[in-house]
Amino acid sequence: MALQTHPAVASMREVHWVVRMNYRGRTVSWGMIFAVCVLLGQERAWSWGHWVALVLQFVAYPQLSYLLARHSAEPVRSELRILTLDSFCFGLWMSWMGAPLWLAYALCACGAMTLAAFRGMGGLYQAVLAQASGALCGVLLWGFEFRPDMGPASTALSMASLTTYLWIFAHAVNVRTHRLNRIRWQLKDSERALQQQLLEISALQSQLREQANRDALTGLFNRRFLDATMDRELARCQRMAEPLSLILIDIDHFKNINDTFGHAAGDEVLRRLAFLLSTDARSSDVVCRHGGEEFLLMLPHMPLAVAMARAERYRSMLESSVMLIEGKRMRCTLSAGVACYPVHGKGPSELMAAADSALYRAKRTGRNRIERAAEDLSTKSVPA
Ligand SMILES: Nc1nc2c(ncn2[C@@H]2O[C@H](COP(=O)(O)OP(=O)(O)OP(=O)(O)O)[C@@H](O)[C@H]2O)c(=O)[nH]1
Repeated sequence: MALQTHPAVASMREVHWVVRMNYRGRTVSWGMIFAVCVLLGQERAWSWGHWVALVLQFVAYPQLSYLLARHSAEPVRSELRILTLDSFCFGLWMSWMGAPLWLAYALCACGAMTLAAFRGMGGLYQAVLAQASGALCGVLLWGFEFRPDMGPASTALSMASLTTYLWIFAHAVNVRTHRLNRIRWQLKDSERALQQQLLEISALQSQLREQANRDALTGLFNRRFLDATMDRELARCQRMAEPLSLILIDIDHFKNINDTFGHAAGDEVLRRLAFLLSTDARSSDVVCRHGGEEFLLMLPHMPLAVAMARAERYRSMLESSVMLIEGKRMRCTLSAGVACYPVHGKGPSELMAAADSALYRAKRTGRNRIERAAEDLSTKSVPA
């Protein structure tokens, strides 16, 4: 069964903790000081006017000040002002009673300590000043009187009320410290969780970036990545007066492979060729799946002759290898067109078109061949 909080306790919890703590301190320890004053009043035979003032100060005032602070727009500021007023009233009472030793000590200590706790040394000076002002007003109103003697019962009760007030204060500070520590640990835990999530997000982002540039079937770069890098690589080779070769590869009669062995077997052929093309690639080479059964290698700083030799190596390796896919032996061949900057064009589209027409020629002239692009006579600045 869930524990129900009493409405009075729940509404008290909504009050600012400074107001709540001082209310408790005032109600309990001021109640005890009230009892001390009653003893003292009996010892000193006070008039009824003094008894009324006593009830107003130590019974009514704590309740009124609590209501005032609680309903104020700025409860803490209002509470601190009330604390200053407390000290002033203590000064008045001390002056009027002739500063009975233990009672005066208890009042001064409580007033000064509370303000110092919230405002530091400034609060201490403020409390002392308020108490001195109260005492001075008392002297001006009723004249100077000094009667430090107190009976044993009122002395003991003064000590008890001071001790009780200190205990209430210490308890509130302790509860506060525990709560703050708990919040600090919760914040640390949240921060750790947040850091972890940020790490996961950045890992996911880089994974997404990588996936966006990769072909899902073969793991090679995709056309999107090639388009994004070709301009940059060509510009670099232009600056360095270096060649850049393109090898456009197409598997021969791939449709037959699909039709004979099935689409899954066709996929496996694409994966194996992708593996073959990337095994001896340099770090600067971009090996990509250009679409369907077409692959493109962009080879910066590679002259045409070397690119031709490399394409020929791939062709002969594929021709001579027998693939065992799903228990079936399979052979296939490739055709390729090779173009090179600057011999066959200056821009990406010219080079691509040159490689494509070379590939077309290789297909047309029997397949399982490597063809170099037709030379572009307008571009003859860097020898390939
Ligand atoms: N298994 C598989 N097949 C694909 C994929 N992408 C394209 N294809 C197939 O590749 C075949 C390409 O056929 P074509 O363009 O006629 O060319 P080809 O049969 O290789 O003939 P040539 O290129 O003229 O030698 C088509 O049947 C497509 O369905 C793929 O990701 N996986």
